[in-house]
Amino acid sequence: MIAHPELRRAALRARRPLLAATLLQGAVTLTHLAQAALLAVALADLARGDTGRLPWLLGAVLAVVAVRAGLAVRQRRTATRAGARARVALRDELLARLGRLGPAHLNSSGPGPGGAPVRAGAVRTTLVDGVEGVDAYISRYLPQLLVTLTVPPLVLAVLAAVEPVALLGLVPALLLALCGPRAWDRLLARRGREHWDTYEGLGADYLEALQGMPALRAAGAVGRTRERLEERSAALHRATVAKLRVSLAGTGITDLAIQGGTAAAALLACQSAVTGSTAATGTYLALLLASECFRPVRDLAREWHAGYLGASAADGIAALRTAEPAVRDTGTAPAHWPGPPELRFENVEFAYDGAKDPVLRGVSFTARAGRTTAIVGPSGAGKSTLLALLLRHHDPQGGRITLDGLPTTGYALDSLRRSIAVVSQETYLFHATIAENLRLARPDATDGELADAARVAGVHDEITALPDGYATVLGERGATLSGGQRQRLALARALLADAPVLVLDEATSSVDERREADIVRELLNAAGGRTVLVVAHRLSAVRHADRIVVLDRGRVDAVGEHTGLAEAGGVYARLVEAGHAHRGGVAA
Ligand SMILES: Nc1ncnc2c1ncn2[C@@H]1O[C@H](COP(=O)(O)OP(=O)(O)OP(=O)(O)O)[C@@H](O)[C@H]1O
Repeated sequence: MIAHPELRRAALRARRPLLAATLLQGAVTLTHLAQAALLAVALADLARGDTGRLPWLLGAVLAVVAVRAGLAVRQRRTATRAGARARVALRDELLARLGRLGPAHLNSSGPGPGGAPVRAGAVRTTLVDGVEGVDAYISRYLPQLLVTLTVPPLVLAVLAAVEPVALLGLVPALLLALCGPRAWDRLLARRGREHWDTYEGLGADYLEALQGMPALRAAGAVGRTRERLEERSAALHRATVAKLRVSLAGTGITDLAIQGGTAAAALLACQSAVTGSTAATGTYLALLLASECFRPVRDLAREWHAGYLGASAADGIAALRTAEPAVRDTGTAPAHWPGPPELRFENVEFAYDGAKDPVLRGVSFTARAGRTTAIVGPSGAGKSTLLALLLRHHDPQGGRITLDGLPTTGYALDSLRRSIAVVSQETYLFHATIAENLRLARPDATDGELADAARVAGVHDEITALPDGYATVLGERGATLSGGQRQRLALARALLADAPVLVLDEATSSVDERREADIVRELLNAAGGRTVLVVAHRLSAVRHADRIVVLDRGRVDAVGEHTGLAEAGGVYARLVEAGHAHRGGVAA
């Protein structure tokens, strides 16, 4: 009997249907008692050779059976509704929390000191399987638990009136059946957690292996990964067996107590019948009720296995539900400006959690309103980190970032993020039509607006050349498109969002270089009226920017225009050189 606070909390969300399901479950149990009483009277009549009431009694038994069947159907429906309500509410809450946590949550440290990094596959397992387990706990285990705590005392009270001697066998057995397994609760909870952790880990491993299959193939590591996954599966099997062993020990005690208690009560009832101290009806009633007294306990043991997964997942669910976002959403200003905002980084200092050295050191520059500012620098210079700070996936430890003069922390987080459209190297397209993927940014966009955005992003002609055009259903993650087409679709989506700030983080890196220059030119024309930040490795993508910020090892090395920076030598000139060398001397 594990009643985790997280499970109680989830159950309270469905308290009405849960109460109804419990009452119905109680009614089903009462029909068993009524049936036992009717049969006891019928058997006593038969023993006396009196068959006058027999047809009525048997008819009543059949009626009770029919009523029970009806009640059981309603009970299952109501319990399913209770479970579904709790499940939907919990999933909504967890998804909303994940939305607030943002991408920074994945790979952040898990709960507890030195917690392992949070993995996408583990979060998926918690959200899907863990919440399903909570549903089973609430819809099946909890109503049965409440019935088990109330019905057996009722039966004992009835027996105390008709056959008190039977209590001598029943009470100790009932106490043992209910309390004996409690000695294992702690161990059971620990084994459940171990099992859940292994299960989550395996889910995360499989997801990673599936997503990384091309890389595993290219590295010839598919066989090794399969062996590692088999080893993980074996570990899960061992954890399942360890969990079952403890669970079965508890069930064994319960079974033993049930068998022993029923037999003892039957013997005691028979003995008092032989000595003539009880009437036949009382004896039959004691015999039949002794078994009914344990029915809820037996049913509870069965439902426990359904609810155990939810009990095991409760810690993981609680950790996800209470995880704190890396930034606080205390700002209230809406991110709406009369024109495109000016963006300033002022002396920004930032180090990732647990890292020894800061990634950004005193970064200051201004991205002018309505203009294009490029950020370039060697790999690891901190370019993506700058963008993550702008979107408030993290907050800087020193300095500030302002939009139109107000620090980003002063804006309501949702509004801030909606005002910045981002296209990154890692585009994400969904298994849906091209039009649906584009309309994610603006659900009410007309077909004409979709086509305009796609034209600017240089992908319209390719879309219309497809047999189904904009109604073409894309593979998962846009797998049926080339890398360049995916990026250009993502660009079109960002343009549709019509946000006053546009951020392109290596957004055209998969597009061939000549096309990239055309797209960037078109894009900058179309983005007129927006403040644009472009991060790119290939300098051809940024040379037309109004201003270029050169970042090197977390510091601003220089700010200027392409020609001036290239002539001044330094980091930018070296990047230009590297670009030449890469393309065999073709001019940037
Ligand atoms: N989530 C993270 N946790 C810890 N360190 C990180 C994290 N992300 C990036 N870093 C570190 O911060 C530094 C800057 O990384 P960043 O991705 O900002 O560089 P970048 O200039 O965008 O590089 P690239 O051009 O290769 O994309 C690197 O040393 C990187 O290892």
